[in-house]
Amino acid sequence: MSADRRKPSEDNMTKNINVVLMGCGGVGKQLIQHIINSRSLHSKLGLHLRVVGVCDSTSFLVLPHVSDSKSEFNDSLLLEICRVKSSGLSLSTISNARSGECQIFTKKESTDKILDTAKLLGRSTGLAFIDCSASSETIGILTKVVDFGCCAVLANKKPLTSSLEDYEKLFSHPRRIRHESTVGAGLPVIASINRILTSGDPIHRVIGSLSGTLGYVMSEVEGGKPLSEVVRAAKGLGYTEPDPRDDLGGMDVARKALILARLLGWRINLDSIKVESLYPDEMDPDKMSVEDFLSSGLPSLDDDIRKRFGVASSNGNVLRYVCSIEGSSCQVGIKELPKDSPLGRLKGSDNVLEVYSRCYNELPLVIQGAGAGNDTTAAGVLADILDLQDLFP
Ligand SMILES: NC(=O)C1=CN([C@@H]2O[C@H](COP(=O)(O)OP(=O)(O)OC[C@H]3O[C@@H](n4cnc5c(N)ncnc54)[C@H](OP(=O)(O)O)[C@@H]3O)[C@@H](O)[C@H]2O)C=CC1
Ligand SMILES: N[C@@H](CC=O)C(=O)O
Repeated sequence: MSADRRKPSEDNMTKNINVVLMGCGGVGKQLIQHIINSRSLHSKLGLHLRVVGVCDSTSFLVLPHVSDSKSEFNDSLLLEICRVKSSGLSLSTISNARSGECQIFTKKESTDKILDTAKLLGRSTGLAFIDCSASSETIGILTKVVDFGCCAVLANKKPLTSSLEDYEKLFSHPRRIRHESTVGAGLPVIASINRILTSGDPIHRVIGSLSGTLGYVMSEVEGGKPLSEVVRAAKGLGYTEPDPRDDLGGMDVARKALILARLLGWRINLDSIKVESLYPDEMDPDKMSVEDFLSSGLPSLDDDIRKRFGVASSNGNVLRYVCSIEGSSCQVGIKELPKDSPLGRLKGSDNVLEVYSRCYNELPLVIQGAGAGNDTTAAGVLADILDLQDLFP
């Protein structure tokens, strides 16, 4: 039996869920690990996750014959992909050594090849596109592949927070799209809100702390550590966006707020959200590289932030970065809160969300737990993929 022939396909009772993984960084690599580690569990459930393609920012690696249901990226190739990406190399470095097992396409050729794959499998065997990139470039692909009958699972918030037109295209087949990890990482935020809404219980207020990075930063700075040191640690722990200014500038939380607001039926765009930034305009990405921001920009903010925390503490309070959606207002920013409030008690990268509706009126539904990190985020993505199983033949 050749290396790319797997035993489960010989069992007619096993259902294949075909996937193309877009983005193979912290979350994408962890997803691959989770897929491999869950093989025997999935097999007991009569399921097999069959990876047919993987892409990074420069290349698309795909099976030579995607329609041959007996071929797939076997676990040894998947582990090699993880090794190559952990070394900071492009996926293209894999193709020479394993040319029989996969074909490589450059960035220029990728989009056409991805769409060909989607057309080939979307309506026949089914295919799910898993967006673990942090890029806006995937929007064009995702809006097309859903029309070819494909499913989409997103950890990437950008496709859900661009224009309303793109949003509506993505949700033109709502059963085919899952995005639990876009808000609260692996926490069941989207599923819980959907359940409340579809039962006819209107939600009138959502408030919470939805950034693992800012939660971690706030509680560590509160403990006396400098902001610059804490942000570097958060990046090392896999909490931040590739550019931590997405977190510190509030845009990452604003995207989560927009995803929730749109879920509640608000037809708004990102520019309708009031956003407070923790860094000044002169440190914007178009004026400073990530490296310079981390090495010289951030340390210059240490004193101001420490003083701001000192003032809150002298009032017996703490600072938290809060997202609130209520009435006609959607905003994200720093709030001074009592130490002993649900948000004030939050520690580390935990997120908390309070949802107020008719049924959860005086006392909200509260969802709390780890809100960032590759492990929990990738676990949320994997659960979303399994949730699509009924859409596969
Ligand atoms: N980490 C966390 O706690 C959470 C993360 N998320 C989201 O998960 C996503 C991934 O985060 P993370 O893994 O940390 O990010 P990384 O920067 O580690 O990885 C991003 C990956 O996407 C690839 N990529 C970039 N552009 C494209 C493109 N156009 N097409 C396909 N792939 C592309 C990159 O390629 P290359 O390797 O070539 O650069 C890289 O492999 C983000 O959108 C983030 O917001 C969501 C919830 C929690
Ligand atoms: N950078 C984000 C990751 C999850 O969305 C965060 O810190 O919450």
